[in-house]
Amino acid sequence: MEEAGRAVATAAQRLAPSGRVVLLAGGGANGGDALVAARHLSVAGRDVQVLAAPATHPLTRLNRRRLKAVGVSPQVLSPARLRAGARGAALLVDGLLGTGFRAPLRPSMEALIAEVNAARAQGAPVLAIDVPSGLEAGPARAAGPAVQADATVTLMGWKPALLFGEAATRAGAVDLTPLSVPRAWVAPEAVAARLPDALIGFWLPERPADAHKGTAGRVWVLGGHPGTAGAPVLAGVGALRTGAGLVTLHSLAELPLLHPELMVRRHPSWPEALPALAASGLPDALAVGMGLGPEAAEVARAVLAWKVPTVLDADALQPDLAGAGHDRCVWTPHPGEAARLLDVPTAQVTGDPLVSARALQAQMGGVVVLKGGPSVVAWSGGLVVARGGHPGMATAGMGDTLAGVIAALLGQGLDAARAALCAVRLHARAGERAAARHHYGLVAGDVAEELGGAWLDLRATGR
Ligand SMILES: NC(=O)C1=CN([C@@H]2O[C@H](COP(=O)(O)OP(=O)(O)OC[C@H]3O[C@@H](n4cnc5c(N)ncnc54)[C@H](O)[C@@H]3O)[C@@H](O)[C@H]2O)[C@@H](O)CC1
Repeated sequence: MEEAGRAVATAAQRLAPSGRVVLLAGGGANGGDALVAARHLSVAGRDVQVLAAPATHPLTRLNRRRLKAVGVSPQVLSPARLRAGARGAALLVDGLLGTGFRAPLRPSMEALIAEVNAARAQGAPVLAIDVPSGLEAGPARAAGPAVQADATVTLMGWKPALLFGEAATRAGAVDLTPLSVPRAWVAPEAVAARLPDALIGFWLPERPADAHKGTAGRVWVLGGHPGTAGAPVLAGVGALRTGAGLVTLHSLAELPLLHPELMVRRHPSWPEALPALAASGLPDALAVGMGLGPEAAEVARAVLAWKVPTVLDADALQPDLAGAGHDRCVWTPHPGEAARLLDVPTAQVTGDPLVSARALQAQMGGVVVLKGGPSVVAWSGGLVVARGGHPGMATAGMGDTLAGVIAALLGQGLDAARAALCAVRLHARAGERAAARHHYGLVAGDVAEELGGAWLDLRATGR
């Protein structure tokens, strides 16, 4: 609690370097954090006003006494006091409810939350402790009355409510404060991790000056079917723009030859093509499934047996491949495909993407990228929620490009989890760059164009 409160005080100093800070403390440990923050702010010479509910948590009671010892006496928390106190405040700190809140909200608390939001509408910024009051920390449900924060200092780990759905918009800019506490004290909701861009930038491979096309990764894309012949091309371009040295598209369909840098081989049938391809010398990485059509499951099963680093997308995401994944493969379902794989409604996948990604990983093996805004990457050792991206990326072909990006990174030697993590971030960053020019009109090709720039952006933070 001491560490948490100190982190909140530091954030408050940053958000409001001068003026009166009004801290709202509920009866539980979330309120205790607010009382600790008030003590640190007061000792630092700040004008603080504390409105507190009767403390129910022993550490909160202790910190009430410690606050009094530095000369600050909490006032009784009520909607009227809050309204009066918020007038002219430089900052409101919301320590009413944290991870201990369970819906539905009691009416007395609802009135306080309404006052916080009214004060914010009058111009007082709000800093939430751990989670904005009124949000349950776990999987985001339809959000009821909750504090709208400008910033949130979340403690110990990322809570699902701060990452997904409408609830996530209540938190404002979120900063994580990891605490030096025993693992058993970490709230069960603090389940997800996010990676700093610096780490992604550090993992992106550098190549020697004498690199040539044979050393920069040979990638095959197996996909395309009459009517969906563009999909493997988009994957191929994604791979090229992520630095793959040689990209060959294998298809039964005639593919549009939009990029002369892509090599194309048309095959009469997969049963003929696959043994011949295996005998011809396997590539460094494969992308399978983009627009591949009804034979995708058989093709995917055959290529998984090659044990080459492989990304499986779109039509290759079939339930009967459960357990066929190996530790060098990456599955990339969107929520609809994930729902089909798990045999659950799509709403269940979008309702709890973390649990769904874990379940898919256990079912399919290898690494799973559950695509969405944001995407989740799951592997046997971890679960990471990706950063960034842009709503304009909600357009056909975006997933094909991502599959190509993953394949290119696999082909350049990254292990499956790192390839997935780096690819998702690169793709999202490229989308942000493309959105600056195209906004909602951006298409997959625009994102591919920005992949090189996105790589440089991430590298600049990582080295
Ligand atoms: N290791 C830990 O567990 C740590 C926890 N910390 C803080 O502790 C918080 C969790 O503390 P608690 O478990 O005490 O819970 P909270 O303080 O989040 O909530 C408990 C309080 O909320 C009230 N409440 C619950 N449901 C309500 C409802 N439906 N309507 C109105 N009021 C309701 C309860 O009466 C109680 O006063 C975290 O969010 C974080 O801020 C930090 O101090 C750091 C360490």
